[in-house]
Amino acid sequence: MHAAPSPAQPPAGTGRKVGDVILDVKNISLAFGGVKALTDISFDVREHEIRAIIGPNGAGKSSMLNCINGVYQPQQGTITFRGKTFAHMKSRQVAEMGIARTFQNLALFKGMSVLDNIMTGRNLRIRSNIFLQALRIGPAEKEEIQHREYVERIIDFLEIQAYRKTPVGQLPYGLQKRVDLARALAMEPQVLLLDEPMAGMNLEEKQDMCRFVLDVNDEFGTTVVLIEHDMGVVMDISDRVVVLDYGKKIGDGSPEEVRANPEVINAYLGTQH
Ligand SMILES: Nc1ncnc2c1ncn2[C@@H]1O[C@H](COP(=O)(O)OP(=O)(O)OP(=O)(O)O)[C@@H](O)[C@H]1O
Repeated sequence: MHAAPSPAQPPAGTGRKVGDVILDVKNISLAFGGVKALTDISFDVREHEIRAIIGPNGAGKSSMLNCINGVYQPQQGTITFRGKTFAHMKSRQVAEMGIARTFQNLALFKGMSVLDNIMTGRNLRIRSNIFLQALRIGPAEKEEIQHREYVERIIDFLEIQAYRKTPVGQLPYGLQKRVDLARALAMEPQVLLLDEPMAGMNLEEKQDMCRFVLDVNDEFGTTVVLIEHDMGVVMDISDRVVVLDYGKKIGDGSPEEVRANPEVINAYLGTQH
């Protein structure tokens, strides 16, 4: 039996200062049979930055996130996270190391309450014996209280207090996306991978989500890697942008640099975004 840990409190305003490279993607190639989803992709992510991955449909953006979080195993290349280099990352190992993920098509339990869905994000951090947990005695009780406190702070932070007990399936789509973000944040990640966090949202929901992503980055100091189709959003909130097209990297730089890149302009001409 392990002693109950003291979950860290969400930090109050770490301020925002981009640091050293935390995640380094080198020469990643991934193919599905004859389909080359990614060809020799390299880019890095610095601590505390907001890094966007953009590109037309089928460019390889989701495949890239799936390589980072261990869902896909690239045939070539390495990923270095906080100085440790991996050819193949396993999903659980990635999560334990501090990389959390939200999904394009939400991966929430629709019949469960908002609170319980967010608690599933704490599972990796629960240390006490499963029998003590079930009986809620001893260290397990103390630990559960601490985890619930952490989750409540995230609920306050993302302004979803009013829906704590509501089954997630009954919430509007924009709020479900916010719960998915809360579940990922409950893992206390150092890096948050967001797969189209604003997809399918109306303007107001997008503005809210932008504010929350910026606040998470600012207040928790979390590094953010996001795939996003809305160029306005990308240009507004990203520090740097990687551009993929047909599985190849065609641009990498500040929003202004990629916007002025002729290859990027060409890739987007005639496509709908
Ligand atoms: N599991 C898979 N099996 C076979 N092919 C796949 C698989 N996943 C992705 N692909 C292919 O890899 C390429 C890149 O797809 P990916 O979903 O990564 O692109 P994307 O940029 O995220 O696209 P979108 O913007 O439409 O989500 C596409 O040709 C896609 O059909």
